[in-house]
Amino acid sequence: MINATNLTKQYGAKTAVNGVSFSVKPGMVTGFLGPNGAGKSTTMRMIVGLDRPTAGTVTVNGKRYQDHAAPLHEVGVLLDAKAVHTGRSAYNHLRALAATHRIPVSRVREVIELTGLGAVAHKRVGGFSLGMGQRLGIAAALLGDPQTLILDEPVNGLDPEGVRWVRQLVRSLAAQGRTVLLSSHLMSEMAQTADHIIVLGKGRVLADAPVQDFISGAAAETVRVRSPRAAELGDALLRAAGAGTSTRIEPTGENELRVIGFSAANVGNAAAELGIPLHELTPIRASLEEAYMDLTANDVEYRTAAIADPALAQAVQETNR
Ligand SMILES: Nc1ncnc2c1ncn2[C@@H]1O[C@H](COP(=O)(O)OP(=O)(O)OP(=O)(O)O)[C@@H](O)[C@H]1O
Repeated sequence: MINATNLTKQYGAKTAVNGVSFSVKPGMVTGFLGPNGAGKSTTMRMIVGLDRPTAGTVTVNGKRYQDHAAPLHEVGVLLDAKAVHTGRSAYNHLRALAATHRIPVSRVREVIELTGLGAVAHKRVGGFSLGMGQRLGIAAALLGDPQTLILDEPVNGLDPEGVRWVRQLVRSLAAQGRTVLLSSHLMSEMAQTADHIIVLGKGRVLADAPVQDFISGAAAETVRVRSPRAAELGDALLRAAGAGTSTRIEPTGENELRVIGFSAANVGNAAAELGIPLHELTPIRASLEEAYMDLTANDVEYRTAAIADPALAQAVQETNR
């Protein structure tokens, strides 16, 4: 269990984390989301005592990280996978870490196997790919068999097999009753992995809710409708909604509409009353990504400007392809 109360971090004039309070509960995966610069890494660093809060407190299992006698057994951390002595082998790196807590070499071998590093365990870490470095960071986090895990972007640089492996690993750690705090910018991955999410924006908590509640609460009901009399149905729905509502009707193709702010049942009933035939009526489930983008639209610190020059826009598009 992680408990943050009024946690604040100021770097000079910059307030990176601004009075955040939350708890991360055992037995589930809690996703930690937010645009670049939102304060996620700073919060994680404060949780594990690498940064001192300007104000407020944060505890892990009831104590501040630095007050735990054997922190590796309490909290496993992956913060910066590159922060490893590159001249050492993975095996020696983990052995050195294990020695600080009298963790037996058998456990070192165990985590090497668990993270799929067996074949490269005696190679220099300096030659590791980003993905192998991530696996080593995860191995280090698991070394002390901790009750709480904090993983900052653990799938960064992993191939699809690795991404799936991390997903299964964190799900199984949570199923064992552990507390897992996980940050990632990959929304589709987060949607599959997290039970609960905490969203930060400009140093504040924007949302703290079960994933499903967050998605359904943030996004309006949306329905795709196809009908040979689509325009007529759209007009009727707008009239029924009345002025001043957030209902929107967007034509998306010939005889096709996206209706935002009506349930499929209500659209179907309205069509039946008017005798308008429907060829399709599909509720569209909002994604975590859409809900997240809606929520954080005003809290993005680094925004990509729309490109006004068409030639430049095309060049950028081609580069991105
Ligand atoms: N050591 C530091 N000195 C000054 N400013 C800092 C320092 N560390 C972080 N910041 C600033 O604090 C804010 C929060 O940064 P932080 O790295 O915690 O965000 P983040 O949510 O982890 O972002 P990202 O998704 O890019 O990793 C940013 O504006 C950042 O520039």
